[in-house]
Amino acid sequence: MHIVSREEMQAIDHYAIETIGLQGAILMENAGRAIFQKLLPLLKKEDRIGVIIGKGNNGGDGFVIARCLMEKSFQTDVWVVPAKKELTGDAQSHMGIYFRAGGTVRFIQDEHNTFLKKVNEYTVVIDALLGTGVHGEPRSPYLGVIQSVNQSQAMVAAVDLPSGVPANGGQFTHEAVQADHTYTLQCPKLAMYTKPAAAYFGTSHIVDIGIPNIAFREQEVLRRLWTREDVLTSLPKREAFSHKGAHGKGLLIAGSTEMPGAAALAAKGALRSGIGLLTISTPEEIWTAVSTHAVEATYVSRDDIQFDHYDGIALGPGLGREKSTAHLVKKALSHDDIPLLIDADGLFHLKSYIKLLKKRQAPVVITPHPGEMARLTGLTIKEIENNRFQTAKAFAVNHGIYVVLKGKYTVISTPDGNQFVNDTGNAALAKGGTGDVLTGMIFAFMFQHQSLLSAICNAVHLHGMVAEHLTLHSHSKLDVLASDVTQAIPVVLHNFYRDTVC
Ligand SMILES: NC(=O)C1=CN([C@@H]2O[C@H](COP(=O)(O)OP(=O)(O)OC[C@H]3O[C@@H](n4cnc5c(N)ncnc54)[C@H](OP(=O)(O)O)[C@@H]3O)[C@@H](O)[C@H]2O)[C@H](O)CC1
Ligand SMILES: [K+]
Repeated sequence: MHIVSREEMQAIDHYAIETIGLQGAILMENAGRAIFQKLLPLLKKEDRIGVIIGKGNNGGDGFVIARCLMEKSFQTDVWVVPAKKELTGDAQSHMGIYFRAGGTVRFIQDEHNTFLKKVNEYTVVIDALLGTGVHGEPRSPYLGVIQSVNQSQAMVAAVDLPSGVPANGGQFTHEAVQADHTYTLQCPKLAMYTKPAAAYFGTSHIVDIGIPNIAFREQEVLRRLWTREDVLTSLPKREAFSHKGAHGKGLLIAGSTEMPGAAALAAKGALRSGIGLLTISTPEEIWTAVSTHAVEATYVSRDDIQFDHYDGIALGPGLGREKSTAHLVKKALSHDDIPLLIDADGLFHLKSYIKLLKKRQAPVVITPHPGEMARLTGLTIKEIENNRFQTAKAFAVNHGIYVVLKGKYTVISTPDGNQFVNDTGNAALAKGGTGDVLTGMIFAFMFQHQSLLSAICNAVHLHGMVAEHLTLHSHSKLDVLASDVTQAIPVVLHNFYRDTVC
């Protein structure tokens, strides 16, 4: 499923209407009807419903929903913000259809006090004020209407976007509709996966309004959600006659005397995700501690590493930021025909050797959180968070690497500019050590998947699913430990393989 910017959505609409000939009024009819069908199970006959309509096409969708509600005899008031003559185009057409079908409306500017009283009495409010066409802070009278919707006790169902939320996300501080449900038309907009916009959506529902796929292909939208179906169709199949050497001989350079756990967690993540052979390089003082948790691995001292012996290298978790560990990053980068995964303190050192990235033949994957990304790019964390998609993509393309920008919605960017968003996981993962587990999972998958991209995306997806599994069955979001995540990988993998079509 594609994820689009406001401009891409407008271009896709335009293509559907002008090139394919699927008229705007038809798309609007499809949108309103599809939203109504999805909303219906949430409605009760005794509900008092207010549909609130703005002057653009978002309002036009509202007229279609109002007609569907009227046909099913729901108690509905339709409140219109602009004067009648301000409505144009498809919205005007659907207002006409609504009137001729027997519908009536009230204008907020004529009955402002009644609106304020009524909005507090509604049990359901349909927010069809502003959609993708909004720019900047909602102006009067929209701002006041939004404030009264937010103060009401009603369940708020937003059409396409909660009104006032910019479709492209980014920083904003103005008031916007706080929806309980948002019915997003055709495909998610960037706002759904960025802060602070994402918090306004409530439960998101994607509503198919019938725009043909070719419209997306023609616009070359390079951003999409990585779904459960993607995982099920790309999980690796283990050949009956395979042997341990066929599933990756990996070197994990991680851990320090201060952070032995990071090496153990990354190792456990890799071992539980199917790596064939794992060698861990940690300071010798902590071999015993780490090997208690990763008995299946072998160990090599930092001075004796033979980089060429391995199919891939992961480095960084708990490595430490001393000069003595920096040369390991340089060495790993210099062995340019070995795939490399860099995380945590490895990313700290990477900044000094960034030019080596372009010289490599084998792929590099980095897994920064926004703080690490900020350091690598020289931007602030705020700038990264306000432009997650753009900054991650630019870095991936400029350096020819895969960037896994972690967060509530982790964004995976490829060297050729494609982006994939992960929507699994929850706040149980906001804890030290869970990133180390993810590094281990990606590392193991790198050796076993058909493509590096599906390896990365599947690991991120399953890591999130493990957190969801834990909080659904046996844990709260507070008490999940990174080691719980390693222990629950098997049950989640088991469930996925049960459903797999590979
Ligand atoms: N995705 C699809 O394929 C379809 C989407 N549909 C719906 O159409 C809207 C987008 O419609 P559009 O008319 O482009 O935009 P809006 O309805 O969101 O609003 C535009 C009007 O809002 C005014 N505006 C803009 N910013 C503000 C503001 N800050 N305060 C107040 N008013 C604002 C703007 O007026 P300007 O004079 O400022 O330009 C417009 O009048 C999409 O979201 C879907 O709901 C189709 O129905 C079906 C196809
Ligand atoms: K809206």
